[in-house]
Amino acid sequence: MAKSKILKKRNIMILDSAEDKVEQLNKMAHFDAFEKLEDCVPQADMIFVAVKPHHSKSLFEDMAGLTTKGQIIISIMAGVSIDFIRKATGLKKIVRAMPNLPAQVGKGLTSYIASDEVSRIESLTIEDLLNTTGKSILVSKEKYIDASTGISGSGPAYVFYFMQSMMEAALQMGFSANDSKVLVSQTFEGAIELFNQSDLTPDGWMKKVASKGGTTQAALDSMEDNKLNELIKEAAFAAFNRAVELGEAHV
Ligand SMILES: NC(=O)C1=CN([C@@H]2O[C@H](COP(=O)(O)OP(=O)(O)OC[C@H]3O[C@@H](n4cnc5c(N)ncnc54)[C@H](O)[C@@H]3O)[C@@H](O)[C@H]2O)C=CC1
Ligand SMILES: O=C(O)[C@@H]1CCC=N1
Repeated sequence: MAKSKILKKRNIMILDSAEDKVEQLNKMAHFDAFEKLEDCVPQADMIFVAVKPHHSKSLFEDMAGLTTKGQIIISIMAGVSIDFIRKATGLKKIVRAMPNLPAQVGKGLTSYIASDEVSRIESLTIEDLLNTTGKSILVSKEKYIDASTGISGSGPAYVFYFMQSMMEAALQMGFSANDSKVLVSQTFEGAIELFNQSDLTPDGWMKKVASKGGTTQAALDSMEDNKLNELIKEAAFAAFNRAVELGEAHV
């Protein structure tokens, strides 16, 4: 977001309570970093909150008295509800967003929802900001933020899990670590490119790769026999349920 053209250096202030983080952040060209809330919160139009969910209560307590009515809170914390943030801050303009790690390279996906008090124009500005990190989707109900946490928020880790397993298999087949990495990363990149450039479903593409009685079918049969499809869905729901549980701890 900081690297995007729509924000100038003076438009962004970053705060972290850890001294070493502030030192690290101050070495970057795109913004100034701060340690004290009173040095930046009062001047902000929008306040992005990106601490761990269990640090939110004390952060909001420390922010009391520094905020003003028109400010917008944009939380990316998993599970923490708009209602909790509203009660903890006394502010009414709240946005809940769930980004994912590829935002770091402009390939993120952020789902978001805004409280009724956020105006249409403010919402569009926020969407523009979120889109600097990739794509965004506006969801119709807050529960979809928790649901998208289980798909896109945590999802990159599932992809890395799959990559790790395939790289381990390649190593066991005798490839070097470097060749294993190339074999797997190029396979993922190629498959995604194919998928994105057509209307074919993943199932349709699987059928294109698998020749009858061939190697791919042997692999797919093994996945089906082990109910991998069920296991992956169960994992996504575990993340979704954990987001709901985190929310219940913040009421
Ligand atoms: N890591 C990910 O892929 C994603 C994380 N999130 C959410 O982002 C939030 C942060 O997660 P991570 O970046 O993984 O954690 P992190 O631990 O790397 O970053 C949190 C930062 O908050 C700082 N901090 C803690 N208390 C503070 C306070 N009172 N005032 C100022 N700074 C404070 C810490 O020093 C740390 O630098 C979480 O709420 C998580 O649910 C959301 C989507 C994706
Ligand atoms: O693991 C977590 O709780 C955070 C939220 C989504 C990705 N990381």
